[in-house]
Amino acid sequence: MSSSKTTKAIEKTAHCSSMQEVRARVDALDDILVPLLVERGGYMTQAARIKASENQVRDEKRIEFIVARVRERAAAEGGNPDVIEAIYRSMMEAYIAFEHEEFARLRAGATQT
Ligand SMILES: C=C(O[C@@H]1C=C(C(=O)O)C=C[C@H]1O)C(=O)O
Repeated sequence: MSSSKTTKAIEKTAHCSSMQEVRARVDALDDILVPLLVERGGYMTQAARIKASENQVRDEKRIEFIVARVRERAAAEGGNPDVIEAIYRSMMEAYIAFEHEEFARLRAGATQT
């Protein structure tokens, strides 16, 4: 059998012998995830600057597009699409709240980013 695809994310999960190891592995992944989430958040500031009106901050069509897309990505990596959808819906709500704050801040005379 020929192997065409690269390793799925689920196959990278290490077999652990203790909770100490589980937590060390989770902490190491959080050290990768948090900077990426901060970088993603920076695009909310960019969006807040570019959007012409505050009623454009929440975009339901875009939210549903992202949910469908990440569900497919999750399945392809051997993950649970329902878990990834829940994480993304919650994450996007937090980012939308942040984008509303940024929309106001950028129009209150603060330095533009
Ligand atoms: C960044 C945007 O603003 C909001 C934030 C989103 C996100 O966190 O990806 C998605 C949809 C928008 O409601 C956007 O419209 O793309």
